Amino acid sequence: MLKKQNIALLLLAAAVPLIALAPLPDFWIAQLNYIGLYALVCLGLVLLTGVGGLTSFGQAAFVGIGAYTTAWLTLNTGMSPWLTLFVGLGFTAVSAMVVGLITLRMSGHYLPLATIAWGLALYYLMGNLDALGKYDGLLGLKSLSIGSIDIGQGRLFFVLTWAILLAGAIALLNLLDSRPGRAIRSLKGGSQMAEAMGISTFRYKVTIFVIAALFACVSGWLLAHFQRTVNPSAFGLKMGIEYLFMAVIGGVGHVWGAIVGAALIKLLDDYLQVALPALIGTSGSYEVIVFGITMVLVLKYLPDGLWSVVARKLPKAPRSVDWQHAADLPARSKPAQGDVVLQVDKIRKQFGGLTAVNDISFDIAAGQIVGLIGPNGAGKSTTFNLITGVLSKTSGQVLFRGSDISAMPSRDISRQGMARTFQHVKMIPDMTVLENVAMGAYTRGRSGVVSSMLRTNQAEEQSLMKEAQRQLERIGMGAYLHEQAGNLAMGPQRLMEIARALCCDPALLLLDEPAAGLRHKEKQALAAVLRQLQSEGMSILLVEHDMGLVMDVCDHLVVMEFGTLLTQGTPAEIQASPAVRAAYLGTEH
Ligand SMILES: Nc1ncnc2c1ncn2[C@@H]1O[C@H](COP(=O)(O)OP(=O)(O)OP(=O)(O)O)[C@@H](O)[C@H]1O
Repeated sequence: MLKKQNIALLLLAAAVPLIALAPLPDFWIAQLNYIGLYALVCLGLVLLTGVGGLTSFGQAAFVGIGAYTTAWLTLNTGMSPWLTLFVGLGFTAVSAMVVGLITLRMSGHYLPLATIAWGLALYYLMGNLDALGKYDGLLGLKSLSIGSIDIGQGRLFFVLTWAILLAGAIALLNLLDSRPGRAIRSLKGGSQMAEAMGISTFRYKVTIFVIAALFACVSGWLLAHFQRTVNPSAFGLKMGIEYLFMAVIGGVGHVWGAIVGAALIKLLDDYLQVALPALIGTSGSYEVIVFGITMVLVLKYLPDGLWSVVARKLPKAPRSVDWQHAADLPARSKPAQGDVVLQVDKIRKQFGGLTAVNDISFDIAAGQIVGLIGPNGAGKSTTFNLITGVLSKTSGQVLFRGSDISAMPSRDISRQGMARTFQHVKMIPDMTVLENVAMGAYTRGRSGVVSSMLRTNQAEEQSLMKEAQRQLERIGMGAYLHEQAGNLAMGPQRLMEIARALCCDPALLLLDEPAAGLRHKEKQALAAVLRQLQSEGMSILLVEHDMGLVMDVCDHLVVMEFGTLLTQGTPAEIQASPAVRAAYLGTEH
């Protein structure tokens, strides 16, 4: 059965030739052509800025690369524009990759500043090169043609542009609903969690920067043959800001917001350019002032843009469960019961003068639940972060299943089969529980960006969903599959994190205060889940303050105080230890 979204897409696709055949004045066809060209750039910004959280003012420069490449090559070499498109895409991909590799490691305001610098640099380069006609640009380009059919600047051009635009929108929607898409959706607020799931967030940042640049390049290629002339003014910083403006007003987090924003700004721009000077009585770029005020108002009252209002009203059908017969994901070999899984050897962490973790050593065997306990500030979470690679060690060694993982980043450790949850739940609130949990299985999938855009990833996608559902049912969360994760109460959120960690098919599970904020009944359910996992051979390291739970489920306890190892032993030995009692009660040992 067709999903509602697919029906909407089909209707939109059918509307394009109908509009082309309708007796619309040429002026409106030209307007639609500009809207299509701008919306193509905004589509890239939806992915980059709206979804990925990376602000770029430099998109117009990539439009310029697409436009100038085809202009120069068709005018000077007589190359077919259909070939120059690919040359332009090549130039764009390489330049975006270089700019991305340099700038995307920068956080905060450095990236927007770097894209401004990039936009300015390319603008002046285009304006100063003799070969590119300096500020006058290049004139006399031919319009696009297929054989003897001239695509021109009218209705055929409209069909071509909007077909490309719709194909781009569909590819983006497909991408966002896929294994790499979920990784991309985690960039904005969940980088630490994504890395712990084995995702290279930097690689995805560069990837979306390149994809957004490629969308801009295609727009530039079309624009050059539409206007039949190129000059730097269309690719400067002002235009870069305007593209961002369109995307933000339309709804930078929504694919359809790109079209809404481009249409609104283009139509309003044309209208205000005529209406405002007439109203005020003198000529001037008054529309820029109106846009500035509008932008401030939109950011204040409608930060998710206009499309978000429409999106809220659209019914959201739950994902149809079509994966019952999907193949199981490959499972890793598990250690035999009793084998040593984790060896922590004298790990130390110093924060300046403070030794938060001081030469801590302990082992975990397969099928064992080990509790790491101690008063507040004892260094438990830091130990946890040292083992999982979130923090680098000052000294010491960690062996996981016999291999040294001491210097590995968290994503590589996760790939080895060590999965974790977080003290403060980390999730993507606007994704469903199922999608959040499927992120845990990221390293067990292969599909990349292109196969996801083309939807040739469906067999693997179904396997990932099947695994996510299996793990949710394993811990009693089968009723929450399609719930939005951000709407869950604390208890189910923590269980969801455990299901996500289990999706990685771990040999060792590390749980950081899983009972924090849970009610009594939920704690009992959690204890049952932990015992069940243990009976299935799972090894677990548990950092927890709830002594009832710890004494109930753990086989072995490691007690820390002021960063050092106070003692370790069975729960009965620890309960009987005067030193431990003193540490918790704050009396002398
Ligand atoms: N990034 C950091 N920079 C400086 N000091 C830190 C940092 N992280 C932790 N610490 C300090 O290290 C010590 C151990 O902190 P840690 O969070 O590991 O303790 P904990 O046992 O997990 O405490 P709690 O039970 O309250 O979570 C504390 O004194 C803390 O202030």
